Amino acid sequence: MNVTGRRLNAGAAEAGKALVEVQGLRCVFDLSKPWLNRLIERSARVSLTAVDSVDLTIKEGETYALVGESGSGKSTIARMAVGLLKPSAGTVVIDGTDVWGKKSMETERRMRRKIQMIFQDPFASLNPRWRVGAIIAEPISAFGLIADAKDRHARVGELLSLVGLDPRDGQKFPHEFSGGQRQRIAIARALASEPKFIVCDEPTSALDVSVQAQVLNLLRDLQERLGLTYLFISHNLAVVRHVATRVGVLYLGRLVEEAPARELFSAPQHPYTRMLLEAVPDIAMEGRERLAIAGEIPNPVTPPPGCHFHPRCPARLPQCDIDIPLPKRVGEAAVRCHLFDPSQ
Ligand SMILES: Nc1ncnc2c1ncn2[C@@H]1O[C@H](COP(=O)(O)OP(=O)(O)OP(=O)(O)O)[C@@H](O)[C@H]1O
Repeated sequence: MNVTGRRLNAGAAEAGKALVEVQGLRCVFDLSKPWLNRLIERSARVSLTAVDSVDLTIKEGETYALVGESGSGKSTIARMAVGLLKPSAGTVVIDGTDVWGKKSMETERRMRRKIQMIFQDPFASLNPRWRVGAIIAEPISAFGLIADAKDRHARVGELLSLVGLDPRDGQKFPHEFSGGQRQRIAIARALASEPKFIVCDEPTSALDVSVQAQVLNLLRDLQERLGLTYLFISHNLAVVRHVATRVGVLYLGRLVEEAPARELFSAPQHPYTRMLLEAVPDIAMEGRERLAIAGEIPNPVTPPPGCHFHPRCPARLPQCDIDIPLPKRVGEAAVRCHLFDPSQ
């Protein structure tokens, strides 16, 4: 992303109203065996808290990136945000509509139209037996956007051009395209319902490095042209630095730090954020001591008490293994760490 584009984006985000409001979001998976087995084996119920009390707000025109190691809860939040997975607690409100609240069929349909998702593996998400034109036309018909077949065909051609493909590509099947082109088709299909909010779940991680930048640039251009808002999920911080206006860092289901992207990359506050940045060779750590943090991510079924990160944190305080840190806010940033002093 060029610097000018990024500034425009950030400006739009500052001016924009909140489009997505997530409050107290929680997801607990029940991993227990069936009750009869539990009775015979005298075993207890087992649960896994994949997402724990997550609050976040995404403004119109913003790209909010969720980062964290594998298993931190990124995809689970995305699935709850788009209505694919019911939260155990909490709310997701998108453009004024509660995603999981009771609503009329018409409100539900209008809401679904506004929310789309792009997945990591474009091949798996495209029906191999359908021509590309039919794949892209499907949401247009499903949402009753264009009734006339000729006009729908023209719109499919328009969408293919918008993502940098030839309008005649609609005649082909997904296997006739490269990975990057297939991701463009998936993007065209996502755009077909004229959404406002798109969740991009690792949209470039299955692609060659040379193609990744092209797809990221396409997403950015589409955002500027169509005023889209993105929730961008990635474990790749170099990619996140390229696209995000705001970043949330997840550790074992909890949001441990949240800040405007430039702030987070230039002055990370949480020891876990610093550890993640250290792992990216091209992110400079000038003026900051590199923390030597070792250890594996703990078993999410039995997470450490207090701050989940404390067993891996070299600077931990006595209270870190007892008290759950609450978010401390400074300006547009929030940090959940006992070590963090907002007055400094
Ligand atoms: N359907 C499920 N049933 C039980 N546990 C699940 C289920 N889906 C996810 N989990 C668990 O929830 C936790 C969070 O998973 P999630 O896929 O959201 O993490 P992630 O940060 O997206 O990881 P990755 O980067 O590997 O995709 C993990 O411990 C995972 O094993």
